[in-house]
Amino acid sequence: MRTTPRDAAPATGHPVLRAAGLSRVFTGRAGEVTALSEASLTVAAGELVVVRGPSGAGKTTLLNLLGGLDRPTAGTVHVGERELTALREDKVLELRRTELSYIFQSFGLVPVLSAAENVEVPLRLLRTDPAERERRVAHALGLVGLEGHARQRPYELSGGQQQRVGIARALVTEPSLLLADEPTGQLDSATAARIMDLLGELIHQRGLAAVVSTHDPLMVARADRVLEIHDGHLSEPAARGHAPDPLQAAARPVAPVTTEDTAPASAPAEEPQPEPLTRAELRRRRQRP
Ligand SMILES: Nc1ncnc2c1ncn2[C@@H]1O[C@H](COP(=O)(O)OP(=O)(O)OP(=O)(O)O)[C@@H](O)[C@H]1O
Repeated sequence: MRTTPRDAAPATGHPVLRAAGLSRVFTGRAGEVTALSEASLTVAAGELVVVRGPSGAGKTTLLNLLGGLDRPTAGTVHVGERELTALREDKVLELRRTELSYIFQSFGLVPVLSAAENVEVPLRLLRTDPAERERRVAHALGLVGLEGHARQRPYELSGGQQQRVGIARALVTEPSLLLADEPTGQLDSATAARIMDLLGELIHQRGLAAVVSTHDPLMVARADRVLEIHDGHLSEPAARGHAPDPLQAAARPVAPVTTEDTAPASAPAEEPQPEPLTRAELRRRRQRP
């Protein structure tokens, strides 16, 4: 029997996303499919939560519910103080435009629009005035290193550059919550690593609450918290007996412990114990050739 998923308290920041008892049952020709079963999670400002699990486990279903793209069969989602699951469709749309952004595996760019025009779309929907739009689009393209590519169409950009446009578009409205469904799923591993570094850095720098689904162990290493999903059941890997990921463990604040607790019996007592790495140091180390 599975235990009820633990809703771990976020390490820092105020809660931006709160989901409680989320379930989604689809009814199709083959009968009922429980895609998600009583999932609960809280994500704080500045916290990157990764959800990993095999194909068909329920990752997209969960993200769609958190982002208001689908309605749960049971349970609630709060974004800030507002209960997303209690809002009318037009209010959900308004919340999606202002408070939360989505990054898609397939980039989701409009092929006939330039990079800048793609990034501008959410601002047009918000009726932001043209001068402000121009300023914010330029800033967002700068954040992802695409200043020189503003006029290019998606087909003139590499996969990694297209996903950078997707990230710029997601950030241009300055949301508090970012949801990304396998954002590196269509990229080669080197490009995926660069995109994950960029995404992780921007999420932390800008204090966003983020939920990212992925199969990719490198994205997992950049997470503040990892949740696993299997057959629609969301849980914390630690409760399932997984060994901690060393990079991930190093990236998190570590409670002070005595040398006696940690030093192997054979280690000389005076041997210096390594300091826990800060995120900035981790980034620097990863960037070294
Ligand atoms: N609209 C739908 N109608 C019926 N069943 C659905 C529907 N959407 C999803 N499912 C089922 O719900 C389960 C979870 O699907 P979901 O797409 O959330 O998985 P996933 O973890 O995102 O998979 P992948 O990694 O392959 O994208 C699967 O069994 C899927 O077949």
